[in-house]
Amino acid sequence: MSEIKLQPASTGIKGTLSVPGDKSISHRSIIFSALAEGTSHISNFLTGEDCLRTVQAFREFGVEIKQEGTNVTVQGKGLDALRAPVNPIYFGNSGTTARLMSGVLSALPLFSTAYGDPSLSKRPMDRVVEPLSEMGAEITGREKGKFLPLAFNGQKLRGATIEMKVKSAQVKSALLLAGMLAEGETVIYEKGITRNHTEMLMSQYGISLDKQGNKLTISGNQQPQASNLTVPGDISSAAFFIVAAAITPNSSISIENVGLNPTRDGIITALKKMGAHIEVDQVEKVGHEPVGRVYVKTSELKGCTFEGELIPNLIDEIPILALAATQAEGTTYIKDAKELRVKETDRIEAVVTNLRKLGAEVEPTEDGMIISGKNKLTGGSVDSYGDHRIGMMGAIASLITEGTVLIQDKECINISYPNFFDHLKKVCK
Ligand SMILES: O=C(O)C1=C[C@@H](OP(=O)(O)O)[C@@H](O)[C@H](O)C1
Ligand SMILES: C=C(OP(=O)(O)O)C(=O)O
Repeated sequence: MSEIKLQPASTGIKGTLSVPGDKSISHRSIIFSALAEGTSHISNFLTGEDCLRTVQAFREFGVEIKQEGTNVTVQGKGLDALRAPVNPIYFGNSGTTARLMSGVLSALPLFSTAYGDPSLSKRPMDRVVEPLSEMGAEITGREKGKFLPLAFNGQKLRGATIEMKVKSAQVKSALLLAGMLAEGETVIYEKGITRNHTEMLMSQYGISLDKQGNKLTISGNQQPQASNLTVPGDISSAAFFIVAAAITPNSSISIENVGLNPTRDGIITALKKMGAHIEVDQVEKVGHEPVGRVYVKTSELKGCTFEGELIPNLIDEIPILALAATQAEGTTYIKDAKELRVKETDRIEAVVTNLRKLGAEVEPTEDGMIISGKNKLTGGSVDSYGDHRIGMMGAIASLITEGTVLIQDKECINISYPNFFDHLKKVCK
């Protein structure tokens, strides 16, 4: 594990960036391409460690996947060509791989086992194991399938009607994938709106699906067909530089090719509500996803309350939003975000501990936090706790601190943003 010492920005941050491909869409592009019949080409694929876990998982099932930088070619041979892996599959740190693959692995007539790193091994898997069991899935695992490692006695599942208990795109996607492979019809009632990339990609890969309000209906025995895809830039990665420009004096940056799916753009809504100068233009559709340019400059921010339906729309951006709130005039309340407690770390505790170390005034609550602004941050040591988004929050904080910031375990940032430090250097010139 290595650390990095970052100096405060001597001038504002400036320039143009193109952030790496979207993590959620990259995972899904591999899943659909690997299950498909025919050759799929994916460009602007995220080469972060998490997405490479999904690639590796399908290689273990005998799928030929060629990766050259951000271009990936998947030789899909259809569902019947997949063979049982000999070794346990390693999901690493990736919740998305673990949850989505659980839907696939329980529904294919193959036996497989999977495990994760220490962080993923603590994250709840019963949220997928229980509803999949209602479809006939045979999954066993530690503490009755609550945690990894899991074993999948894969078989033909039967369609079922499932009422989701958590607002989670990962759970919804696991059920949609299982439903696509099952016998009969599956009906899923979502608890709230969550990212819809699985639904978008199902349409792209020739899978039919009906959505009426919060009710999703999918018929079984569907075989995806190969497709070519360009992955939009990840708004969750862009968020770090959007906030950086908003809170650092004398700054302005443009971020090109940012995915702007309305189920993902809550960070822009939230920052605009705080008074940030953000402009979005050049919006076009790339496949089924809207993509555009985001321009942002130094802004006077004011404290706000964020809660309810907005939360799933910016769930991964809450650490960086909390940093923005330390620079806002007045108090910011983040509510309804209990899910943060079961991410790569307990992100409520991790954000509060680290921002306090840097001199901010933050109080944890059961389902969020209360941030008092506006505070000059001092500098100090930030422990990423192996969580990429916590590490990046600390690195962006260093732009506005009085002293240096030491980030411990900086490698974890490779999970979602492998060239993060190059981009930071580029905009700091
Ligand atoms: O479906 C996805 O790709 C994701 C959904 C979210 O998790 P939940 O479904 O647990 O909310 C998010 O936090 C994660 O980074 C990616
Ligand atoms: C929570 C995250 O990812 P995952 O659930 O896939 O580990 C994230 O990227 O912030």
